[in-house]
Amino acid sequence: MSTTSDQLLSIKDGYVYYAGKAGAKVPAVKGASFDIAPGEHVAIVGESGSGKTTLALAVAGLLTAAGASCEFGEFVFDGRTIERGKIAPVPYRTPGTSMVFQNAMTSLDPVATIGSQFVDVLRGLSRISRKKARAVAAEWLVSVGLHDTDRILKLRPYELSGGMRQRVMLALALCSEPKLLLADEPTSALDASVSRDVMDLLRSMTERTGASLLIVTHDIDLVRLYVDKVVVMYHGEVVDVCNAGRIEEEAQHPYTLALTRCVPTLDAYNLDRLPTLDETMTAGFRRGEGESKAAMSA
Ligand SMILES: Nc1ncnc2c1ncn2[C@@H]1O[C@H](COP(=O)(O)OP(=O)(O)OP(=O)(O)O)[C@@H](O)[C@H]1O
Repeated sequence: MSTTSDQLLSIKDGYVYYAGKAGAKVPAVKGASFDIAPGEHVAIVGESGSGKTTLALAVAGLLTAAGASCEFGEFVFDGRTIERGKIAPVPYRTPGTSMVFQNAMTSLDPVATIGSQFVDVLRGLSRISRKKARAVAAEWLVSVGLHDTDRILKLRPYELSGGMRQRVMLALALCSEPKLLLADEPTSALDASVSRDVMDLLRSMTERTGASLLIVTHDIDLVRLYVDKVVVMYHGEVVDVCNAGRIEEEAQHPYTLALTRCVPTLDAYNLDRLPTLDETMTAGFRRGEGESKAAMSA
């Protein structure tokens, strides 16, 4: 059995609140618990508004919303207990983590060249010359598949394609050599083939650097291909933690089962219309498959 000390990240009973009216604390994440082992690839999936991004931001220490706060029964990262309480105006990034976001265009500095963005990050990490920082940046660009590095370092984000921007953002996130890379919907703004390229790259780069990966996504199909473990969120709660290759077998919550059944398959070619979430959840219960699992969620 694994223990907290085997894990890179171990969180237990995590709550994240946003500020509501008249000082009320509105919970967006309620009692979340999960672990990430060193080198493990984990996805947080769930419907829109279920708290995926909020949980990832709390893990990374990047929750900046005014009045947001969080409490964790336990938050251990890389052997250290991380104190998380009221979020300070300037967020305190969890040391050893980096995050890439959905939209590289709004995450990168729009007016600074790619080169100067790398120089800022690399010189913030260690005392190196600008020239050396640009050389290191060029190496990172090559490692994410961008080769015309002299030219790219002189460009601004709007001069790159969407796929190139995602690669630059990934290189910027990895150049601090994080132990945990978080990625919030990194492919949702990209077309299908570029999405696969970016996911291949995320997987190969984290395998190469030994970093663990925590990816937030809606795409359950993508999850099966690229991650080891799936954390399923529903209405702010972590309702299942499953091995990615055995979601149907290990799922305890009807939402998780419903989610897997909503993926269209070739067998479904003769259906008048594709199954929807509510329909698949009800069908599962009608057939008796979900009864014991339904009791759990009641
Ligand atoms: N800055 C904020 N202030 C107040 N409430 C917020 C804020 N950000 C998110 N929320 C609320 O917290 C809940 C969880 O939102 P969150 O963005 O974490 O969900 P999500 O699962 O990542 O959704 P999506 O897949 O649509 O990005 C939602 O009810 C959302 O409206």
